[in-house]
Amino acid sequence: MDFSTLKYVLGTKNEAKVKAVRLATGADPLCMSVPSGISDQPLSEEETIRGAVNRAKAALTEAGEGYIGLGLEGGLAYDDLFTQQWYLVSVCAAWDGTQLSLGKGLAFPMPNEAVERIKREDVELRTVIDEWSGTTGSNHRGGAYGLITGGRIQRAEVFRDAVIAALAPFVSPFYRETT
Ligand SMILES: O=P(O)(O)OP(=O)(O)OP(=O)(O)OC[C@H]1O[C@@H](n2cnc3c(O)ncnc32)[C@H](O)[C@@H]1O
Repeated sequence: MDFSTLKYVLGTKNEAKVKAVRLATGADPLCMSVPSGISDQPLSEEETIRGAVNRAKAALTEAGEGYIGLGLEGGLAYDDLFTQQWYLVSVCAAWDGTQLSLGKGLAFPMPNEAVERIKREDVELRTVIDEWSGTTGSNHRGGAYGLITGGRIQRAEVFRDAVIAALAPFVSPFYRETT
């Protein structure tokens, strides 16, 4: 897939997300802070996707034509059906003004007790991860993925895969209609 023919505008300045777009496309995106239009801590996959889509659309509106708007959003989702477990999901939305596409990065189990605390005390996941790692700004670096896996999986890498997936319909010939 050739990502180099397109220009990207990313709806955040978060360092892990900027790195993800660089890793996915080889390009430096134009970065702007835009509202996600959802709560600071999304608590369902639907809300997480909505935040990603809102960011992608707002970023494209800010940048104007000629770009693909990218919205990256992290959120928590509960699996009621199989595992009774909370998962961290990392979603990318891509929007060119006509076509909307989604890529969903690795869903990773989060300790249920941490999420219960997030809900009880109205704090965000980054607060808990910063506390556990004894640092600040974990959401700009390896994130929860990095802390729990001892650095084997990084937040930027998870979002990189989500970005590649979301952009595939824009750059891969396999999606072109042949009729
Ligand atoms: O600057 P922006 O783009 O807003 O990025 P963010 O990391 O603050 O915000 P998200 O909307 O992507 O994520 C929602 C919340 O979940 C937190 N979060 C999501 N994934 C995380 C991770 O891997 N590690 C730590 N915190 C995470 C994040 O910091 C927010 O508090």
